[in-house]
Amino acid sequence: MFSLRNISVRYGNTLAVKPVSLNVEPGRTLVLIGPSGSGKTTLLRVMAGLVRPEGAVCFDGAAVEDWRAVRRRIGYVVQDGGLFPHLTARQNITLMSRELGRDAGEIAARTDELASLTHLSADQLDRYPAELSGGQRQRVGIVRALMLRPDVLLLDEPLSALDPIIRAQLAQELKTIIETLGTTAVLVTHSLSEARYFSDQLVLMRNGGVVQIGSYAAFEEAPEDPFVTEFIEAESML
Ligand SMILES: Nc1ncnc2c1ncn2[C@@H]1O[C@H](COP(=O)(O)OP(=O)(O)OP(=O)(O)O)[C@@H](O)[C@H]1O
Repeated sequence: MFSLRNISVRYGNTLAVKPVSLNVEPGRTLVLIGPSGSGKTTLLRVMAGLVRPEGAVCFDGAAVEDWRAVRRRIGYVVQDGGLFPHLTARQNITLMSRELGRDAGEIAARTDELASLTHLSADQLDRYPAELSGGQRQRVGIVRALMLRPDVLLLDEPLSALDPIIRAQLAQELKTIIETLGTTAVLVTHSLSEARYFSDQLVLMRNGGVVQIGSYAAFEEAPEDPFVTEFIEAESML
C-alpha cells in the first residue's frame, strides 16, 4: 500500500527521521513504537502528506506526485480527535462528504453505520466537541476519518489520555472496525501492550532511525539490538 524508500526528514538542524525504508502491506496493521521524540509522528505525517521528506513515498506501487488524490484515500486520526470546536460531532463527521457534494441520504446512512460501530448515539452526534468526553471525541475523530471509505487509516496515539476501561473498549472497537472494513492501518503508540494488541508488523524507532521491523513475537524472541530488549523490559516494569 505505502512503500517508503530512504525517507528522511530534517527540521532545521534536527534530523527527525534518518533514512528509513519500510512497506505497509494492504489489509495489515503496522505499529510505530518508540520513545518520545524518536520520529514516530513525523513518519506518520509523511504518510499523511503533511511533511515532505527526502526520498520517495510510493502509494499503490507508484511514487506519489499528486498528494491531493492520495489524501482522499487516507483517513487521519490525531490524539483527542482533532475536531473543529465550532462544529457539532455530526458536522465534523460529514464536513468533507458535504464539501465533495455527496448525496445527503448516503452521508446519513454512512454516519449511522459508523456511529453504530463506535457506539455513538444520535444525541452525542448533535453535541459540540467540548460537550463530549475524551473517549467520545476520539470516536468521532475515528468516524470522521472513515467516512470516505479510506484505503488506509493513520492513527496517532488514538488511545492515549483515556481511562483504562474506555481505552480497552475503544481498542476493541477500533480493532473490530479495522478487521470488519479490511482497512490498512498505521498506528503510533508509546504503549507496548497496544503494539502487541494491534500490530501485524511492528517498527521500533529510536533517535529518528529504525531499530527493528518485524512481528511482536520476533521482538521478544529474536531482538536485533539490545535496545529492543531494554525497551520491552522498561515497558513491562510498570
Ligand atoms: N515542526 C517541528 N519543528 C522542529 N522540530 C520538530 C518538529 N516536529 C517534530 N520535531 C522534532 O523532531 C523529532 C521527532 O519528533 P516526533 O514528534 O516525530 O517524535 P515522536 O516519536 O512522535 O515523539 P512523541 O512520542 O513524544 O510524540 C523531535 O526531536 C522533535 O522535537
